Amino acid sequence: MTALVAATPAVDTDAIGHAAASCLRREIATYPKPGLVSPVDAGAHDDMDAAMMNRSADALAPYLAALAQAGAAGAGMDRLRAIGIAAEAAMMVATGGVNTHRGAIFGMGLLCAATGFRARYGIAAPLGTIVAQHWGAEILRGPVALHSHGTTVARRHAAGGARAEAAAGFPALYATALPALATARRLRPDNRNAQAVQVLMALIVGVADTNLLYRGGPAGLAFAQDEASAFLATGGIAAADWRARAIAVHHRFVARRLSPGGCADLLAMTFFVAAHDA
Ligand SMILES: CC(C)(COP(=O)(O)OP(=O)(O)OC[C@H]1O[C@@H](n2cnc3c(N)ncnc32)[C@H](O[C@H]2O[C@H](COP(=O)(O)OP(=O)(O)OP(=O)(O)O)[C@@H](O)[C@H]2O)[C@@H]1O)[C@@H](O)C(=O)NCCC(=O)NCCS
Ligand SMILES: Nc1ncnc2[nH]cnc12
Repeated sequence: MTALVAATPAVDTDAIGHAAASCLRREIATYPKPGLVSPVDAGAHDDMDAAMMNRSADALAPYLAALAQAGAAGAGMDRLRAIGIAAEAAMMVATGGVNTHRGAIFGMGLLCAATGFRARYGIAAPLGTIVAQHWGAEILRGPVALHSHGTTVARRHAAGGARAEAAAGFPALYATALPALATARRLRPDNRNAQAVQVLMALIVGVADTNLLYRGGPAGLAFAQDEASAFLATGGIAAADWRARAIAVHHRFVARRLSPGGCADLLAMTFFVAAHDA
């Protein structure tokens, strides 16, 4: 038994938490992002800005590390949920009561737990597969908030939201975002900001973001998806004027108060998975 434990690789869970928080910061720094908060402006939001979001990301690093630690200890969903709820409370303290990263705590938190689990048990599987196989059933069986925006939208529009995405092993990351990142890296190898914009547009096309549905209903979601689709169909970041066109899309989202917060979370998770699944 002693020999078994000694042979187990130590997992640097602080490094995992730090890397995940850096991915959140990198998402915040990306510009232009349709309707979303960036260092340039607050997009379609009147209660948050980039400084607040960065404070939130920094406050989450120790909780993301704790989730990696729990994953390395083989914890079940109840333990992960307790840490996630403590992380939500820390976010609220850091932001003065604004929901900046609830979806990211959930999705990135599960990816951190899977990273800890994979390192500890030496499993060669993508992080999304580990989340689905290890916690997927419990995620779907778990408690559902009675009055969250997500619950309201799920009732009205049959959208699965963050839970369904995680339980299925993050198809938005593996089938949409990572292929888009590979294309973007070919198109603009020296411009990581442009690559992120291309990935975000692909996510908006492919994801039923409950934030878009909550604020804009099915028409708002369709508008957002048409705009992102048109951006990609007319060259995406390969076009010489891609930045001006992405800024125009951003302003049209702001005019309609639309903000794809779920896709922003998934963009940060794309950075994390691209670095850790390689
Ligand atoms: C499981 C929960 C996360 C449940 O939350 P909820 O019932 O609210 O469910 P969803 O709507 O499905 O998702 C919550 C957030 O997830 C992001 N999201 C949206 N769509 C998707 C999607 N298709 N796939 C993945 N992720 C998605 C999104 O988060 C981002 O937006 C939030 C900010 O939006 P904002 O526009 O400001 O909206 P509000 O402040 O709400 O209101 P207004 O401003 O419009 O007035 C921000 O959080 C971003 O991150 C969705 O909002 C969960 O709450 C839960 O169970 N928590 C417990 C912890 C836990 O279990 N953790 C597990 C271990 S880590
Ligand atoms: N940059 C951003 N703006 C608004 N909501 C978000 N949720 C996650 N990242 C976000």
